Order: sequence, then C-alpha cells, then structure tokens
Amino acid sequence: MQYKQVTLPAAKSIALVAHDNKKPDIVRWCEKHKTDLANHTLYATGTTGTVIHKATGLNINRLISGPLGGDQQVGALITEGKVDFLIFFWDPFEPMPHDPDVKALLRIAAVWNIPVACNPISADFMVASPLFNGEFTRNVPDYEGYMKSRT
Ligand SMILES: O=C(CO)COP(=O)(O)O
Repeated sequence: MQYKQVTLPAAKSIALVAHDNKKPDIVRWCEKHKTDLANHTLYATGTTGTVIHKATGLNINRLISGPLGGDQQVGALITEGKVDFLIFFWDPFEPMPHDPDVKALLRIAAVWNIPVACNPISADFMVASPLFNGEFTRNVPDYEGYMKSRT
C-alpha cells in the first residue's frame, strides 16, 4: 500500500467505544479528561455515548449501539477521514456476539493509521501528547494511487 501524508488540524475527531464491563473505565476516563475532550468533535457507539453524556454532559454524536452496527459505523467514519483517534476499551474476558465487527473496526483503524488506545493508560498517554491538541501529520493510504494501480 502506498501512503500519502495528511495534516490534521488542532481540533480532532475522536471516537469513544467501550464494552459493557469497560464502561465504568471509559466514564472515569472521560470525567478525568473532560476539558481536553470538550475541544474536539466526539463520536461514540450508542450505549457508550449515552453513559458518557449522562456522567459528563459532553456533547457526543451518538451512533448505533455496537452489536447493531455501531462499530461498523465508526469504521466507515475512519475511512471517510472523519475520525482521527479511536479510544476503544474492548473486553479481553468476554466473548462478543459481534466479534467480527470488533475485529473489523480494529483492522480498519490499522489500515488508516489511526492512533488507537485500548485501555485507560494508553488513552492517558494519547491525551498527554502535544499532538492531541496540536497539528500533526499522519500517513494515510493513497486512495487515488491505489485505484490507478487497479484500473
Ligand atoms: O459493543 C460495542 C463495541 O463493540 C459498544 O456498543 P455500545 O456503546 O452500544 O455498548
């Protein structure tokens, strides 16, 4: 895959997702980083977004609940360049009926070179980075070049 560089503005778009056993963790994490999060556009899968909004009052674009397709919606937003960071506290101890969707979301985040945090400590490091509230350059798949090579 050929990559090209894009420059991200200071205001980012962040997707927040957590499995049920991890929802208390993501709520605590959002409470801790509420001021930083408020500077950005936030997306979340349905239930995650609702519990975060209730606890923090943060303005969140709520998608469909994960098992009904929310993970796939986040993946689609990543391919459209509308999500810059993924915070996904997935549960390593529970099998999920929508495991293929979970895997697909993690795969698409890797394809599009999105920073991903899967636990609170990684998410703390993400927010602590000067890049979180600043401009930075990221490699993304060169879609035009990819299509030229195939047609
Ligand atoms: O299942 C999820 C992620 O795989 C999250 O969905 P909810 O936020 O609706 O619980």
